[in-house]
Amino acid sequence: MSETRLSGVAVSPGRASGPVVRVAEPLGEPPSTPKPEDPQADAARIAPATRAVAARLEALSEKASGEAATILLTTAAMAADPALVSEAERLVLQEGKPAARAVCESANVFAQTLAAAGGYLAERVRDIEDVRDRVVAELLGVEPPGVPELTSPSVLVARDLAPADTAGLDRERVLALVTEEGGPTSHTAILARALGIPAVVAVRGLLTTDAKALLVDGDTGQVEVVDPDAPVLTAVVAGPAEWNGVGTTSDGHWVKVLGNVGSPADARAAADAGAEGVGLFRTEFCYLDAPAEPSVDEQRAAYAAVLAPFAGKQVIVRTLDAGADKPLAFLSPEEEPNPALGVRGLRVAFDRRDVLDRQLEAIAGAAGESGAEVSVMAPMVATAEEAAWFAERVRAAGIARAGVMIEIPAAALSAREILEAVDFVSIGTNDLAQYTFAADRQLGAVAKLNDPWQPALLRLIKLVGDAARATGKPVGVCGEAAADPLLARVLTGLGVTSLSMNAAAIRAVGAGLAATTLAQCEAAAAAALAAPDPATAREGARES
Ligand SMILES: C=C(OP(=O)(O)O)C(=O)O
Ligand SMILES: [Mg+2]
Repeated sequence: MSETRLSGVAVSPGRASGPVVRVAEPLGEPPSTPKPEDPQADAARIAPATRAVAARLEALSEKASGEAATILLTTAAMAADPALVSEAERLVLQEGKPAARAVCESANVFAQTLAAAGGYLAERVRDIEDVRDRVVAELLGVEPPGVPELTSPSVLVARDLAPADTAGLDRERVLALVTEEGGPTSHTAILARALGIPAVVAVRGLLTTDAKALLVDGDTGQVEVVDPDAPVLTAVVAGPAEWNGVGTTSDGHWVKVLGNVGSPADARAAADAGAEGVGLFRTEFCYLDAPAEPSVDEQRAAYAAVLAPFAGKQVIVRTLDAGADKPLAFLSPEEEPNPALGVRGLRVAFDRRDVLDRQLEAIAGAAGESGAEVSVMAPMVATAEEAAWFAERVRAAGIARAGVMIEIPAAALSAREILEAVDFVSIGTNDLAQYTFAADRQLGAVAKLNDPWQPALLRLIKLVGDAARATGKPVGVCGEAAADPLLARVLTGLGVTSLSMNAAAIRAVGAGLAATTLAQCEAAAAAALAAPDPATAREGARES
């Protein structure tokens, strides 16, 4: 360990420390050459490897409890499945494949059969893939990839995590999360915030350390090596700010303070924090792990469970934003060289209108069931023509209000025409920053460009605020920018009429608005717009 202090970008607040558990890198496909010199001996390694994996999973299940224990036991049984072993042995003996490759191919055939069976069986595909990776790792003598089963509270260290991995983290056992890659608006960061796990991303040099224990500060971005024998420190969440639950400046200018949600737990947390409604329901978060398209009834039930705490209140449901870092198995596009610039969000629906229509039917059903006042919006809209196409499909589904997200610079530049085609817009500052600065939101090396205080980003937001004023239609912000109380004032000054954020930020933003006047918000906006860089923009807004 060369450094005892590292720093990165703080993305989820709280300070915690404890022993490090590393998330191993993906293995990649084992090569099919060279042929084993002694196929009998190579084939004979397979059964013991599967037994070793099964035994380890069983041991873990004894330490776990409830659903986690059952899942581990089921996975252990899959690892020991004789059919998996005998097919892999056959591939070694008859086709001359190396053992690791043979196990990989044998498991893939099982996974395909399960996927084709659909329903409950298709949901086991992930488990087979997990078993495959564990047995392949055992044969190669390396750590299995992915988040290991944690038996005690730990600090997770990774290059990066997929959103599906982060969503599955056990908040009781993950003290903090630190990654070498990732940016402040990556979906991993967003999910860590929703789970209340302190997190720091873009920590250069993290993976080359050999620290046994780390202290992670999710407020400052500092990561420090500590004594492995020191007692574990569990994050202490700051006490909530005082806010009366009504989004308004001190002189009575209304700005709705709303929650960003992706699950029933998020929705309850947002409602408990006093959210006046939901400004962004990320429906794709319900299906990050789904092997097949959920039926209309399944979707209706899932959405109704999220809408339940908001009966009588405004909820904006976003249609599936699949693609880029949130691939959905049932909507995977062809391999793309630049997925963030590819068939993502609404673009998927142009080819799969049936999937969009089924989702809209489910949303309309869930709205009726829950009593929430539901609007629907589309992600990744580039032109007014696309916005009009979407609005027509929403209205055909019997949903009264249709909107779109402004997260592509072209859409911000066409805000006026887009607003004429829909009832409202919501600015996704995470993607708007990524596309304005040509800076991947998942990449640590360009994290600074994705700072929502960048004046160029604020200037684009102003265009949208001006268009909203001119057309008299609402404009929200539902990217992470809305969660910063000082930036919330700037956004209000730029003409934004609602702010939507993770539950933990709601009270502080509401309280911040209540402590300022609209004129002060406008002065803060003017100072930030005129600034040459993010630091000066912050400073200017603070002093206004
Ligand atoms: C809110 C946004 O959408 P997501 O983070 O889900 O891409 C955004 O891009 O700002
Ligand atoms: Mg987005």
